[in-house]
Amino acid sequence: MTAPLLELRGITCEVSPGQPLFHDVSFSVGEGDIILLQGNSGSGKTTMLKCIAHLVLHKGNVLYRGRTPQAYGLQESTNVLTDDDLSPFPTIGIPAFRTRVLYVPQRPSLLPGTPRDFLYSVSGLKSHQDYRNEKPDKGSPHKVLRRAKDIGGRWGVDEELWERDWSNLSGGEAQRIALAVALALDTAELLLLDEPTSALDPRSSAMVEEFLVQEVKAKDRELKALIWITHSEEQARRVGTRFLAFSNGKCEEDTSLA
Ligand SMILES: Nc1ncnc2c1ncn2[C@@H]1O[C@H](COP(=O)(O)OP(=O)(O)OP(=O)(O)O)[C@@H](O)[C@H]1O
Repeated sequence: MTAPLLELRGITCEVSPGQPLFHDVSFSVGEGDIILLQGNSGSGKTTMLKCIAHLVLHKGNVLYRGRTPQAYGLQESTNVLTDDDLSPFPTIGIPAFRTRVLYVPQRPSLLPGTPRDFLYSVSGLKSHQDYRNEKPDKGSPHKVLRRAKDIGGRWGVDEELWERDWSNLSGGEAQRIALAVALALDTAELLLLDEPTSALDPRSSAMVEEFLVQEVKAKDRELKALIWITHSEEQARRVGTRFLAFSNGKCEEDTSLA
């Protein structure tokens, strides 16, 4: 039997000692899943995405295609690191895992520089480059930028905005650009989306929703699944294939919406 795309086993996260925000959360993500994460403000949804991306300390295990993020990219037969693996941007371990399971924050405007700078630095990382060398059609940072501008353009993002500091973009512009970068990189099999349309008007939101759903369905893309936080019941019904509800420190599958 093949391993699921992602598996969470007994994830517990404490924001202060002895006070778990959520406790013993386990679920699997399969190819084609669009999992909607819902729950009251402060219930722990963002923290859960950060636990998955290994941006927050937690107990329990996250397995990506049957392997821990730390072991991602290592040969099955060896646990020995080479000098190259110890470079600042290794092609194994957590940095490489994060190119495959990619967290897209709700407020990218906190980033320094311009979206173009950001795209060039991210797509220039060794973890991204090496992945692309295996798949030469993925192209150079320049090609990734072209793809990102194309995606952004479909959502009404003017090309001029790629040269403007993040801090001078509106929330909705920054949100669409961050998402366009994540999709244009085309390295992630799973995107962790933190309220990706919260700053968008209904029309832009609908365009982004439709695009994301089609990307998951497309056979020629890396993207296989989404975990998506939303406060909109309507959006959840429109895009979701599965639903998880956060409440009282638990995270449980909600089949009433399916
Ligand atoms: N680093 C931290 N230190 C202390 N408390 C934290 C930390 N990070 C998050 N919290 C707290 O943990 C709780 C959950 O936060 P989280 O952002 O995960 O909630 P959420 O469900 O995504 O909320 P929202 O729907 O409002 O975005 C909140 O009470 C928050 O203040």
